[in-house]
Amino acid sequence: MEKVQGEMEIERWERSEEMSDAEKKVIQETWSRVYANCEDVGVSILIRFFVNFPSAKQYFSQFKHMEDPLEMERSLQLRKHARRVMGAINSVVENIFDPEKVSSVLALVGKAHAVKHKVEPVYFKILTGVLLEVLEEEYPNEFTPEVQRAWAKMKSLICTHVTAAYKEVGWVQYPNSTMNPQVAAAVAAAAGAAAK
Ligand code: HEM
Repeated sequence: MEKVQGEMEIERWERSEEMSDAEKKVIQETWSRVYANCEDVGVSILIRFFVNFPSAKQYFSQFKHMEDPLEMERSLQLRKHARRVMGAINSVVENIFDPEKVSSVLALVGKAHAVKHKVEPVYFKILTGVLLEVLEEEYPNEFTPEVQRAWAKMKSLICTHVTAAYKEVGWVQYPNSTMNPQVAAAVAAAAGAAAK
């Protein structure tokens, strides 16, 4: 049977490349610089995410109708999620040499977003893409091509584990025809960004 777009997306995420020990060290070193500025960086990432992919706001009761980035910046719900995203990534980075711990942190995140928040998993791919984009811009000296390659693997690792958790709880990937049009548009935009 022909595969639908969503299934192909998931398969691509699953082919995450192994990270070498040297790359894991690179991730820990660069992240320590970023995490020193955790609040500001986290808020910048989320604002860029919600401005460029407004349909992602649908899951957040308190700012789903906000359009002004300055107003978003003041939203307590946005700031709280920024802290949580950065905190969860920090746990992954701290435990990067312990694959079981990495799996359990990301499985918890994935399951909560599937079951409790009902977030379409494609948004994880989009958000981690925005994360890399912002880090490369904010830390141009640190994010050399070699560092960027290590972070691309980190993005893939996050998406692979989150997707696996979605599968485990029986998340159904809708074919495009029945997909919420906002989500279908986000999928198309993400596919365009990935092809660049
Ligand atoms: C790497 C990506 C992400 C990480 C690490 C992350 C982490 C978290 C954590 C730790 C929580 C709190 C725990 C919980 O409620 O179970 C949370 C809550 C939440 N997340 Fe995420 N998240 C990520 C991506 C996303 C995305 C892409 C969306 C939607 C587009 C989203 C929507 C939400 C919502 C709606 C909540 C509840 C907010 C609230 O109660 O105020 N998250 N996230």
